[in-house]
Amino acid sequence: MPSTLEDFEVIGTIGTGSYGTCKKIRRKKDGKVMVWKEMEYGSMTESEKQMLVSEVNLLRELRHQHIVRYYDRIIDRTQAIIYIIMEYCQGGDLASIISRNRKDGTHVSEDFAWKILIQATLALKECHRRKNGKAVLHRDLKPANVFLDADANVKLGDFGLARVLQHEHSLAQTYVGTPYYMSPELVNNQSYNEKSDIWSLGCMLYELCALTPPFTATNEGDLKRKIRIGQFPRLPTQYSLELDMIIRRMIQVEVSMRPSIDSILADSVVQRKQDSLN
Ligand SMILES: CN(C)CCCNS(=O)(=O)c1cccc(Nc2nc(OCC3CCCCC3)c3[nH]cnc3n2)c1
Repeated sequence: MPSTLEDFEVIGTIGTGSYGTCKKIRRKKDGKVMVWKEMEYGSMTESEKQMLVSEVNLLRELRHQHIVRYYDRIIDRTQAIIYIIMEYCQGGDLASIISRNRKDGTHVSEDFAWKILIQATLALKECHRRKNGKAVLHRDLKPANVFLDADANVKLGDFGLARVLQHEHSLAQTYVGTPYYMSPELVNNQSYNEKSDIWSLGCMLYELCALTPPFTATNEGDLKRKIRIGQFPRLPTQYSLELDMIIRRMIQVEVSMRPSIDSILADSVVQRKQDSLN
């Protein structure tokens, strides 16, 4: 029985993203708290709508403990709005954690950093696992797309929606932020690949610990130059050499030098940290 808007009550607005508004909702029949993301599709061409449908169908395939769960979608044809109903992540996003630490002058613990590294890598592994020959590359890995549940476990979110936003009418094109995590291959207009997600994962983990991205600049030209050179400061000294090393390996200009997901998970320190997490 597909859901209808009447099955839910809106209990709050979480925020507005490049593609629409995210609201906190409660399912009436059992009181379960969820979110829905409202996307207007009225200005989309037929091919863009088809892309949206296929992205949503990909979302419903992704079932993993560290990926935000997709539950359902409601299409309101009168308003030309699609509501994508997903798991509510009570812990918020990593972007909020980073900005709070930056404001307070505090840092996340070493163990928290390892936990995020391990769980985000496991989530990426699931995305890259070939689904009927179609890899689901994330393409938009950044702190604002990594959420935490009530137990501070990682929930990777907003898959594919980044790709849907490439349609020319979308506001996302005009409001996109500074591409701090752009990989060297993207800077050089080469193809995006699984190791590009590893680069972004490294940048995100670096920023989680250092409270600044590895590469910063006041204009895109300088940023691209720094990314191509690929040099950045060591993590703050409170973090171990092992953590600095594994993040540094992910942020290597040479694609082939970056670790694969499996080699990250096979790392002896990761194994030891994973055991202490379980
Ligand atoms: C834009 N920022 C100021 C964020 C303000 C809001 N803080 S926050 O740190 O994201 C935050 C605070 C408390 C709960 C949640 N839970 C949550 N948020 C989602 O998306 C947030 C949304 C993403 C697009 C941009 C707008 C915000 C989810 N998507 C699927 N499950 C979700 N659970 C998030």
